[in-house]
Amino acid sequence: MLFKVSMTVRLPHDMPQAHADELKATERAVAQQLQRSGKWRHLWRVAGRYANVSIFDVSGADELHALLTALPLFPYMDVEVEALCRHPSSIHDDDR
Ligand SMILES: O=C(O)CC1=CCC(=O)O1
Repeated sequence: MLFKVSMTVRLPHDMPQAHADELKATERAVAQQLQRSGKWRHLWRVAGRYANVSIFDVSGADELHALLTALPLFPYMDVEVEALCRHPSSIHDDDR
């Protein structure tokens, strides 16, 4: 199943820079591993915001929930999830 996930990161202003840097580095490693696995299909920065829009390809909502809640930045993110289904006009085979 495909899901569109919008994540907005809100790090506390008083978080020590070293801790923020460590969280971001770990987040990057986890995100890149999930992209290599094919589960995190797209990762786009929202221009001008500390936010991203992503497409996940997972077995269902339970797997997506497990992946998202395991992200190092999860405690500091607002997350919105939308389930996607095939558009009847799409010419692509890989969007289901
Ligand atoms: O910077 C972000 O949008 C948060 C994030 C998600 C995956 C990643 O590497 O950073």
